[in-house]
Amino acid sequence: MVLQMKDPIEHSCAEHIRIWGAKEGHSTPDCGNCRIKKQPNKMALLCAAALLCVLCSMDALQYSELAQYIDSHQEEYVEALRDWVAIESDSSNILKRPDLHRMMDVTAEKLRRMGGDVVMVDIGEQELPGGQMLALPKVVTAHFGNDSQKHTVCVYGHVDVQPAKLEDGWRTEPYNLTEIDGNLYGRGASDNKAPVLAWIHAVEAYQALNMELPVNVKFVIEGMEETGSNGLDAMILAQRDTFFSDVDFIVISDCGWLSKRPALTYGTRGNCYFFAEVEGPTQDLHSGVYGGTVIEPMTDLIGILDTLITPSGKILIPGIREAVAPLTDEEWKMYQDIDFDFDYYKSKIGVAQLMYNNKVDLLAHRWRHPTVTIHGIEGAFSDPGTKTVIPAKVTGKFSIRQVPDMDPAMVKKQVTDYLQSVFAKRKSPNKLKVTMVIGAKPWLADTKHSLYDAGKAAVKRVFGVDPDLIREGGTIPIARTFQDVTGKSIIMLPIGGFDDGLHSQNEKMSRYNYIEGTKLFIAYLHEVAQIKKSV
Ligand SMILES: C[C@H](N)C(=O)N[C@@H](Cc1c[nH]cn1)C(=O)O
Ligand SMILES: [Zn+2]
Ligand SMILES: [Zn+2]
Repeated sequence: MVLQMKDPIEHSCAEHIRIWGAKEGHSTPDCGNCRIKKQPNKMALLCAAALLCVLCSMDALQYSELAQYIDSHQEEYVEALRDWVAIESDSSNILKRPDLHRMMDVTAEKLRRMGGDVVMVDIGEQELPGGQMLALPKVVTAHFGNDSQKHTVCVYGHVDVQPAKLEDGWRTEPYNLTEIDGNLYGRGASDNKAPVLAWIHAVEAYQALNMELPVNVKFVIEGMEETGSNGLDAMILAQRDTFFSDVDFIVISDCGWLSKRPALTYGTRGNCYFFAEVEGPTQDLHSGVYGGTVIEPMTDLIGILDTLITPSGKILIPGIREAVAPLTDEEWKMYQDIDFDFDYYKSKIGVAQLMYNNKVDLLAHRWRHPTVTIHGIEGAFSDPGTKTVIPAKVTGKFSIRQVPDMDPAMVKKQVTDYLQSVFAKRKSPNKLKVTMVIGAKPWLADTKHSLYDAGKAAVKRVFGVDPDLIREGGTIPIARTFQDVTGKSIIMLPIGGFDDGLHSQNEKMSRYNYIEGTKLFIAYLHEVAQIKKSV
């Protein structure tokens, strides 16, 4: 119908937009964006897109200028990511703590140079297992815009990373960003440095084009996410009535899509991380000289770790499985409707078989069932070669990803009681100490909230498709605190690819996702600005 209208008047300000004059007697079509019948003579046709009313077309015009700006500055964005990846901001390695402090300084400086109201919040110290105290990296908060008529969106992200060494099997130096076939390889590229930069660049683009931000934007950037966000809960609580008092919504982009289709994430699993330390002789012993006469800590440890989960994935700790709500029909239907290629999934991670061979079970066990993972054993001999030693003290490290209805305090008790009872049955003279070092809660959002409508519209604008609504198997420790303490709604808006290799060798962010992701954030801010502001 639109294309039959006569006499297009060329609009001079943008090659993409033509204003169409609706002639008397012609029916007035609906705006393709807001769907409201707008005034005659005030309709515009966006090239290759929908018919739009003038307000929406101005918005489209502004978006298209911003998107062009992003495209033409992409080399700078890649360089910015290169600089950030070069900083070994590994929060789990205390020797890297100076790098982590530098990473926070660099982040703060970037936001300061953009004119943000930046504060580096001191969140105190952490106690190390030996009792020593170590300064936590400061949390960077920043504020752009202060218009009470607008919504205030708070973007949370982290700039610390997981450990990485070339000898772990990386094809490129992990801290030297390397582009191969459109992918930017480097530790922290996807988790979470590029997404944080993309948010910053989104704000920077408005500034460079002298455009007003459609919402006020606040940032909370931390440096301890990968070790459980130590100190951040207390900071949020302390600033609930100050920094967070005018925040309307929280946006987090610290996860990935499920497939090549963009996604909105509405849930994360929690994580309870345990150390199980078994201590025996006062020092390591020769296995030939002493083997067969001492009860070995490593044998005890492996024995008790083996009682946590069966080979088919059934968790054996009493009370854990019982706490989980069964899958609802609605969830079953949602999972069933998601496009998911089993074979591709297997081939990408290099396995011949998975724990489940139907889509719904697989997604359910990735997102909304708990699982146990054994990560490693500190004190065990793990170097190349054949050292013949009986390790005197070993610490098994494992974690339990939890889901709604499970609670870290309860999980801690269930795990400790169970392991102590299993250990007692061994009648070993060695000592077992179980500690929970991270207790992060799961998070779940209401996908009917207008934040998700805004997300769908933004994805449609940038990628031309509807997003998948997904959950994340990983944990964003602070998500639940944000929700509980501020009472505000959260959306997770991922831009990472499904195959980015977070936490593993050869982590990458594709240039496409990085750049289009920056546009997505711009489109999202526009969409959030349309949400009716409650008074
Ligand atoms: C999903 C997010 N990018 C992430 O990787 N989070 C970590 C956080 C964590 C949990 N326990 C310790 N750190 C993760 O899920 O492993
Ligand atoms: Zn992350
Ligand atoms: Zn991570």
